Amino acid sequence: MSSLEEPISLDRLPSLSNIDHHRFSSSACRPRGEDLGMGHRWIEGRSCSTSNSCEEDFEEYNRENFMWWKQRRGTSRRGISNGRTLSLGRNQVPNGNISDSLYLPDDQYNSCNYKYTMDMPNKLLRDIPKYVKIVEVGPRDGLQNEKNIVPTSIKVELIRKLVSSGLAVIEATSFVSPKWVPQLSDAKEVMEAVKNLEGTRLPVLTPNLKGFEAAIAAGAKEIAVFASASESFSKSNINCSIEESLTRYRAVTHAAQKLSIPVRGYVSCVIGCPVEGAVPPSKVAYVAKELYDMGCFEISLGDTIGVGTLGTVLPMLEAVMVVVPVEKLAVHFHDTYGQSLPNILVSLQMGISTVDSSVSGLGGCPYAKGASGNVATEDVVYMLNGLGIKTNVDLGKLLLAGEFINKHLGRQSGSKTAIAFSRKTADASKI
Ligand SMILES: CC(C)(COP(=O)([O-])OP(=O)([O-])OC[C@H]1O[C@@H](n2cnc3c(N)ncnc32)[C@H](O)[C@@H]1OP(=O)([O-])[O-])[C@@H](O)C(=O)NCCC(=O)NCCSC(=O)C[C@@](C)(O)CC(=O)[O-]
Repeated sequence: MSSLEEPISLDRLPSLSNIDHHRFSSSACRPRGEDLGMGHRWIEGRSCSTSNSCEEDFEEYNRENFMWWKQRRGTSRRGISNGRTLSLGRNQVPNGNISDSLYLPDDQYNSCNYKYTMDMPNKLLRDIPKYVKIVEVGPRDGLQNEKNIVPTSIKVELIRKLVSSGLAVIEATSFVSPKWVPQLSDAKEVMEAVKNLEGTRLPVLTPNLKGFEAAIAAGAKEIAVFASASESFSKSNINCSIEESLTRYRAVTHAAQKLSIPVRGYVSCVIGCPVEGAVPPSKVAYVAKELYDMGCFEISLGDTIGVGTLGTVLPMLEAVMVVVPVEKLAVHFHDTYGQSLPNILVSLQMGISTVDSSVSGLGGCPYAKGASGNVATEDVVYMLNGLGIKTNVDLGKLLLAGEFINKHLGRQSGSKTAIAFSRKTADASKI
């Protein structure tokens, strides 16, 4: 195992309590200090040359907010650097406490070459939701592709740890054919062990009536069906066409409604398919609407092989939002090209408030060659905290759950090697 792949133990992480998680919340917007590597003084600031226009820019600066910052600076700086005035040049890295670099002398503030526009975060983030529901898919999507069978007791312990982190929804397992997904052949045992855990909903995947009946018998109180926007992927994943799968799912949702069991609907390959390449937004909208019309309470849009970018995700979301109400939509990104967080951010900006993710970025679909792990739940929670969005998830406990499963897996799923492999095989040139 290379050092890159070595799991970082929690005691080596920076203290999360020192991190200001409210910097974008409307009541606490403020400049954040110098971005050392890039030569920008304030990350949110707009850089400009030394031309006169900067003086004018500075005049426009919202003085009221600035005073707040100055006040804070005055007290904190003395605490950190004993009143010493730091004077850093552009691109100069301080040799003392990194926190010192946040506190610049007054003359540097006053001759500022940057305009800090206080209302910029408000403009960009005005419409994002105040609360985001995270659907944790680690025990199901995260583990289903693991080659070595994870013992049932480890799966159950992982779910317990995730529950204790405060996650509201945790997809526990799949009642699929054990021949197709051997890793989850212990679905019954897992469900029976966790069904009475309180405080979290524990949906399971069911591909047909057989799976539905087995899930209910094991104690499941919520299920999910999974269709695809790509014909080829539907065939390779569930061995039937899109239309056949929709017929099957109508039977499943009908049976579920009789028992008042909520059904979630997935659409896979919403951006690209490993066989067909680009998938048109209209096809995604069609399948999403069919699932919604048959009674799915929520439609999760899956970028199964992780090839979406802002340029492809936006038109797809726009097309789906015409036929399914935005409050019924969720997004499910895999992270093959590291685009998951921007894709989630733009989804939030579009009004979506349910995000799927997998602890420690585990995951991948066995029938989606090249799919890398899901976006890591830790990264999502961290980003949402930074945006001042509530999740009710305890990041520390979540990291412990991630450390627990990574230790067991020997960090296979989250490794750089796995990501590099995914990039090679997910044929993004077709998208
Ligand atoms: C759909 C089937 C079952 C069709 O599989 P099939 O082989 O066409 O089905 P079949 O009806 O001919 O049955 C074949 C055998 O499977 C059994 N069987 C049949 N159904 C079940 C069941 N529910 N539970 C247990 N056993 C089952 C059935 O009893 C029979 O057993 P045999 O007589 O040969 O001993 C199969 O293709 C399958 O299980 N596929 C699941 C694949 C899967 O789980 N993929 C990963 C999840 S999707 C995903 O990850 C994407 C998502 C959701 O995360 C979103 C995203 O990322 O985009």
